[in-house]
Amino acid sequence: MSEQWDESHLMRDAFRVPPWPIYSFGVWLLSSLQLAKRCIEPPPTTLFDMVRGSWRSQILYTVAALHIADILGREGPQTSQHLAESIGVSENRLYRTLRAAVQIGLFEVVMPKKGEEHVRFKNNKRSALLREGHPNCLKHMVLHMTDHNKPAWDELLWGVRTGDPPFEYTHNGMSEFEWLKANPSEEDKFSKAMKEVDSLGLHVAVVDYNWNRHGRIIDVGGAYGSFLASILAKHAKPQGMLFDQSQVIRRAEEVWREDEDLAAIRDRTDFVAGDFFDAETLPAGLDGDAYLLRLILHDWSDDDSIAILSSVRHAIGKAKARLLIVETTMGDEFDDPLFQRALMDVHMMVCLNGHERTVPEWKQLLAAAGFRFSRLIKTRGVFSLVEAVPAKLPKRPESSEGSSVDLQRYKSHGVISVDFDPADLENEP
Ligand SMILES: C[S@@+](CC[C@H](N)C(=O)[O-])C[C@H]1O[C@@H](n2cnc3c(N)ncnc32)[C@H](O)[C@@H]1O
Repeated sequence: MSEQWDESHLMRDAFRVPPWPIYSFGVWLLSSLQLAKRCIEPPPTTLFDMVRGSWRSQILYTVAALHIADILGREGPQTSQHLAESIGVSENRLYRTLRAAVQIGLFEVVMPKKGEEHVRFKNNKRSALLREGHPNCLKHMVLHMTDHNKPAWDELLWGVRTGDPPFEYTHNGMSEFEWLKANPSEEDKFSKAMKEVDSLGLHVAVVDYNWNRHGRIIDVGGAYGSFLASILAKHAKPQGMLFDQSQVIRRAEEVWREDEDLAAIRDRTDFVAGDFFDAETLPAGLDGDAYLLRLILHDWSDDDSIAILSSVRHAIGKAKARLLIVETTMGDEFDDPLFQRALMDVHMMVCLNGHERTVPEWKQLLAAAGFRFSRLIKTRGVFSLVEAVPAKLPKRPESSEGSSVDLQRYKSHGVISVDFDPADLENEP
């Protein structure tokens, strides 16, 4: 069985960027179907289904942690007896978990032929995404979200009551980034999960923005640089600079050395270790640079975000550079049945002290850190780009309602005194 088994049809890159009209129609259609389901379904059923959300994610987690999809991908359809024996778990419980997994849409069953006693399980296009090596693999994301994020989610109620981040409550007072630094294997899983986010449509930002207008892309907090790599592979002009904490950059360099697919762009990329709260460690700006912050600021409070932005502002100095923030910028609307961006916002307050922001909130943060909001660029996906240009650095950032801007904090990061004439910087590159 194992030699003939071929799952290559499930291992293709499933993500295609549709033309805008098809994308818009698809969003409308899927949103309408979600709303129609809500109208038709009896409310008690809907509520019970919501409660069962964590059951589903635990089934997903369990089959991912047991590498079931990898085994089925290698060996072809297998009975739960065979699987349980080969990984050393309870057969009865594995069978029942797999049966539920099939009912929620993971795996398929092959019914027993004459003379066979048991059903066999095989991968389908969703379970195949749990296979290592799938171009849209989400295995590390599933493990990361459940292994160490779930205990924090279990304390959402505590977080709402106290106003503090549940993650710190469930992880010995450590912030998520402190905890990751202290647990290198978890940090590795996290960085891989960040690459896997691309499968959710993040890399659409690679084609929905003209990166060729820039001479250099500085990916601030770029993890293993998967997004930067996609930009460089697609756009011939820019050089790349990957910036992250030293332990992450060390591993990123290894990943880039070992990955043959990255060979063609390796000599256009520099790796820089530093701390984005410390402006002196960020690469100094050149005309035509783009400083990229992808999924960074939603991790941080307003105070910290202003400190990070101010570091970048300081690093840019007098250069005619742009700032690009890639995040799920929220609208004022409550209706978002397809993307449900507010869920990600709650995730940010559970695991960190961050939040997803609206355009007016971006404008406020940017102004406090010496940038001018230029435009919001929508992409064919849940994420959009906020483009900003350097502007006059204010003497004192304004505090907004709900955000206590702590001037001391970013003074202590050494980013408040900038010795240039901001009037020089209004010209866009
Ligand atoms: C949510 S991840 C985003 C990764 C990447 N930008 C992406 O979109 O896939 C946050 C990143 O910020 C980095 N980071 C956290 N604190 C940092 C610091 N003080 N200086 C530099 N990078 C930091 C983490 O190592 C991590 O790679």
